[in-house]
Amino acid sequence: MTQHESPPVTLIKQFLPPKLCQLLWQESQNYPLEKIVIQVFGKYHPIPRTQVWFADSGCDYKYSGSLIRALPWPQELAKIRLLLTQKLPEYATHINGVLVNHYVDGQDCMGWHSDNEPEIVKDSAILSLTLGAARDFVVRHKVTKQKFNYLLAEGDLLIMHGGMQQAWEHALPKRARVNSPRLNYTFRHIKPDFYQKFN
Ligand SMILES: O=C(O)CCC(=O)C(=O)O
Ligand SMILES: [Fe+2]
Repeated sequence: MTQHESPPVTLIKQFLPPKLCQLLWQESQNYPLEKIVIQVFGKYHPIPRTQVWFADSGCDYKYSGSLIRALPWPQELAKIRLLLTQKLPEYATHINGVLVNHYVDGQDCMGWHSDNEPEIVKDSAILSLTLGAARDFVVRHKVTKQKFNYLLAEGDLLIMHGGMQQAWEHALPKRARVNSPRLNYTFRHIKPDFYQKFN
């Protein structure tokens, strides 16, 4: 058991310049954000945040059992995707969808999970971009349970490298002192038409 293995992530502080953060934030005011209700052991739970999925056509996504159809990329967001492919071609060339999570304040959160849905291309990187309030992002090894904390602030880009989701989980814990909203974008490479085959 390796005790001192660190997670396969790269944090680029202030990757997105303030002007672009501002434009993207403005555009986000028009996102059709939804509070999805998930069913666990027969009980219904609204997720403690809202979200929306933008992607190329045919790139639908399944979240806790509900199929989420791809909405077209908004203009500013499409530019950010292009910027990612130019600055980080090794990781961003195949991005075809982005999950946006909106956390109203420190009471909104995301529990422990791995981004290991079957429609995600195996060993692809996931790029995570933050706007608004700074929040702790915690990564935990599945076996050793060792934890690592990353403070994600406005404009920061976190690269979760291929293979990370197999060995590690991550979460966005509640933070009582945070009283302003945060947006997080996880840019993903998913298999086109993955769900078309079943319906
Ligand atoms: O909000 C974050 O920083 C994490 C989001 C996340 O883990 C996800 O969308 O799968
Ligand atoms: Fe995640």
